[in-house]
Amino acid sequence: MAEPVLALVRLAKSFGALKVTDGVSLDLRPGEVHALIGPNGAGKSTLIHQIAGSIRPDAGAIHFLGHDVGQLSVAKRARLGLARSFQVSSLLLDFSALRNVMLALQARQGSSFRFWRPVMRDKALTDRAMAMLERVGLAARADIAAGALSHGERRRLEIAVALGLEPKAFLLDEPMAGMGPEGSKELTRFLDGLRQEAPILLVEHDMDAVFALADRISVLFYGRIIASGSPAEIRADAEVRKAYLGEPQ
Ligand SMILES: Nc1ncnc2c1ncn2[C@@H]1O[C@H](COP(=O)(O)OP(=O)(O)OP(=O)(O)O)[C@@H](O)[C@H]1O
Repeated sequence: MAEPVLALVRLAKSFGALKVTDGVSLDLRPGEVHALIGPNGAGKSTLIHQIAGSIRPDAGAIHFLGHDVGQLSVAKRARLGLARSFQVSSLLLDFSALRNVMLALQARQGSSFRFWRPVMRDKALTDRAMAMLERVGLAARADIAAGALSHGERRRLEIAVALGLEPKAFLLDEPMAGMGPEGSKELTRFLDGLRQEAPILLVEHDMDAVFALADRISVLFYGRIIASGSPAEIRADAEVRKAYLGEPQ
């Protein structure tokens, strides 16, 4: 089996007396969508924050592409290719879709950027940014302000921005939130293709999307993984049905 891209090892985090992450171990393998589901307050977002680096775990390890990233800043993890997405606020809503992607690329190029030949520089940057918009199906919307895009288009623009970091893994926290049924279906199709760019750790409440996309599902309940397996295994798991899917036994 291929080496995991991302691996959590016995991660633990408490807020006061509340154990929000209680010895969580899970991994993400190349090419897969691994969904993390669980009822409200189970600790899914807190886990994503720990992987991205915005919350420090109390114990345990986070391995990403062979690095122990547990002590690294959010920015350093992002530079290694850990792309957290769907913080819509990270888009500049007054700027065009194209400009948003160009700014992200520019930020990544940082000081290695050459200031001479500005026209060439802009052309190269524009071409790369357009290529990313094409990859997410937004090339025709390049000149539209991010704030004027539909919900689903904005999510795809977020992905285009993330592609500028040449991600090696995506952390997607509730991408379907606020979408109507049609938008969810369209985004599901899009995410299905996105796994070819990099594997996806998907936190999502929309079970249609989860069962359509996931190769594996892990179920978090009061900070603990109570089950992990294929969609069919999770559907058939008695503990999961009782604890989470709300079905009486
Ligand atoms: N900074 C914090 N300080 C104290 N308690 C917190 C903090 N952040 C989260 N919690 C608590 O930790 C628990 C897990 O929250 P978390 O947001 O990770 O759950 P979740 O599974 O993502 O929920 P949802 O599905 O509703 O988004 C909740 O009881 C929440 O109230």
